[in-house]
Amino acid sequence: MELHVCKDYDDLCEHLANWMVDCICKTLATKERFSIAFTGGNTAKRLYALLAGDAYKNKIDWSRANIFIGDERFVPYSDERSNARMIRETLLNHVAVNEAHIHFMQTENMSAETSAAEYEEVLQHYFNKGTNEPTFDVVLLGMGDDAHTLSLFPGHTDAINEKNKWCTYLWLEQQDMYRITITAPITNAAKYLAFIVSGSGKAVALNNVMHKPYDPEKYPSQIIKPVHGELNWFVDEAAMNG
Ligand SMILES: O=C(O)[C@H](O)[C@@H](O)[C@H](O)[C@H](O)COP(=O)(O)O
Repeated sequence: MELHVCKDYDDLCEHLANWMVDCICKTLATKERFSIAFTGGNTAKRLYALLAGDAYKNKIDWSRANIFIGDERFVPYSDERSNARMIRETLLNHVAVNEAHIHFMQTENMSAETSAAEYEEVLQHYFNKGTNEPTFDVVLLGMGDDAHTLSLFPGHTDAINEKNKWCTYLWLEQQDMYRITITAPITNAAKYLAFIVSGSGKAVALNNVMHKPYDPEKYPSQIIKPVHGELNWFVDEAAMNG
């Protein structure tokens, strides 16, 4: 595990953008395409805008990307809470990604259960389940102030402890919505993983995840422990020191 403590949010986004460029370039040195699972939420927005900007947009060959998403709020695309909408509007609409290689979770005209089952099939089309082969080349992860990541929330033990399915769904009472999420097995089989955590509001959760005894039902982000890959934490001083 590598911890990158950055001065502030802007510095954090720049360090993470440079790390992404490096990981993707290393991947494309030996593979035709790279696969990346994006996080939702707010913290990643400025990172995505940076990647879409003049300084970075030509540093990554997005035409060679297979795009995935770590989790989704089960709301229509038109809903401002949609992670897919946020990722497209801040990044994908501004880079040369091939639409046929964007794989987001469906959130309309089907149940959450069907959406999770269909995304499981999408993932199994791209990655060889049951083998020891790595899955995503890059995974970006946010962390909530309750130590959740993806849509693995404290107390949602079935989703947190899922050992077989690569994608599942859950009812999130506090947000009155279903969530679709990839699970620990596929995430922990990835190659380059990075959390992005910013702000003093995350300081207690970050400290708990890093220093409390392993208890992923209480601190779900602790379940992210790559089997082969490397785990990076990109945090700013406010999140580190409160
Ligand atoms: O759909 C989501 O909300 C996310 O995927 C979630 O896991 C997010 O990364 C954390 O909740 C952090 O969110 P913020 O970056 O908004 O604090």
